[in-house]
Parts: sequence; structure tokens; C-alpha cells
Amino acid sequence: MLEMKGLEVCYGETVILRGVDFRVNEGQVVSLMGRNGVGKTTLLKTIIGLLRPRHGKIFLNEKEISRAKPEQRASLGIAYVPQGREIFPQLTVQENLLLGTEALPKKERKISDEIYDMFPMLKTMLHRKGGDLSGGQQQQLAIARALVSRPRLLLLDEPTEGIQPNLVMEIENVIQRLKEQGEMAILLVEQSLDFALSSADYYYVLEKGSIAAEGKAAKINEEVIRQHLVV
Ligand SMILES: Nc1ncnc2c1ncn2[C@@H]1O[C@H](COP(=O)(O)OP(=O)(O)OP(=O)(O)O)[C@@H](O)[C@H]1O
Repeated sequence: MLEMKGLEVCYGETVILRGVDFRVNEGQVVSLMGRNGVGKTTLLKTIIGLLRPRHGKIFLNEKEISRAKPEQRASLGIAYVPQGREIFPQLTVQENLLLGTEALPKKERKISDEIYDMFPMLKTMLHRKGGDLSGGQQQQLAIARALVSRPRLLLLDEPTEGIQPNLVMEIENVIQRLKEQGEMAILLVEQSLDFALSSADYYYVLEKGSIAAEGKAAKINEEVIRQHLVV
């Protein structure tokens, strides 16, 4: 469903990604791994259109979207949960969730019960300010906000960073549930190897802006982990 070919992305004159070929198939969970600073977030920002590639092409369901604006990509079904969550602290939980529906046509802008089923905590906190939630609860809110638009492709940037173990489990369960439903592809950037590989079908490892390894997640070997991932 998502395909990137020969991608080169720069900040000014500094090349961050070079010759990246990457794909995420329908309903697949793909983990994008790599040490700090190798370009993982840059790749996600390129997918949502915040950064423009200098070379290379991006396709969504065979249609080229390399020049599409971020809001067009959102209406085509790409949703992004940034590192550090970026919920609106002054808005209530409910208002934050409603913002996630903006990518939908007006008459479809509602929060489905399934969202509360996946994140029961949010239902009890609808009128609380986003900023009053714990870090883990804010992460759940950020994921829920992305899910209310019923995306075809969900991008998650380090969803477990700084989060207590029980909430990490809850997030893992949500990813597993979405995977079982099979209607959404998920691209996950994650430092925790266990988390990154537990639900993934396929993995890519970035190193110095290029894909250094890729394969079926179940078959990743110690050598790849030692060479490219362990700090
Ligand atoms: N706005 C920017 N301007 C210039 N350079 C940047 C900018 N943002 C990131 N970089 C640089 O681009 C490189 C890749 O950064 P990126 O955030 O994509 O890495 P990452 O793999 O996501 O790292 P982390 O795991 O630490 O989040 C780094 O060297 C970083 O310093």
C-alpha cells in the first residue's frame, strides 16, 4: 500500500536519507529500527509530507503522492502519532479526539465506540484537560486521536518512550488488535526491540540514512541486532 523508491531527503545540504527503498503492505505491521539519529523520524515526516524528498518517489496504493500536501495525505488515510505525543494540553480529552476527525468528511466526524473500547481510560476522562493526563495516558490519547480518522496507514514514532510498563502492555494490545482486524497497516518506530518485534511482520533497519537490513520480523538474527541495533 505504501511504497518509497530511491528516496533521498536532506536538511539543507545535509543528506539524511539516501537511496531508501521501503514498502508497507496492506494490513502489515512493519517495524523501522535503528540507533539514535539514523533518520527514522525523518522517514516518517517524509511519508506524511512535512519533508519533501530531493530524489525518489512515494506511492500510496499505487498512486504517486510525492508532491501531495500533508492534509491531502491525511485525507488519503495516513495518520501520524509523533514522538513526544504532541496532544493539546489546554484542550479536553474529547476536544483532542474530535480534532482527529478533521481528516474525515463532515458528516462522518464522530468518535466511534470502538475507540473507547480500546482505551477505556479515555472515556472516564473526556472532560479532563489533556495536559492533566500522565505521560502514558497522553500517549494513549495521541494514538486514539490518530485512530478516530480510521486511517489506512498508522505511523507511530516511539510510542513506548518514557511510559510505565502496564501502559506499554495496553498499547501493545491495541497494536495487536488492529493487526488482527487486518484493515490498517502500521509502521512502527521503536527503540525497545521486544516491543518493535512482538507484533511486527517485517522489519527494516536504518543505518546512516540507508536500509542496512530488512526481513521477516520472526527471522531477525543476532548478527543484525548486534551490528545495527545494540548501543
Ligand atoms: N530540523 C532539523 N534540521 C537539521 N537536522 C536535523 C533536523 N531534525 C533532525 N536532524 C538531524 O537528522 C538526523 C536524523 O534525525 P532523525 O530525528 O530522523 O533520527 P531518528 O533516527 O529518528 O533519531 P531518534 O531515535 O533519536 O529519534 C540527525 O542527525 C538529526 O540531528
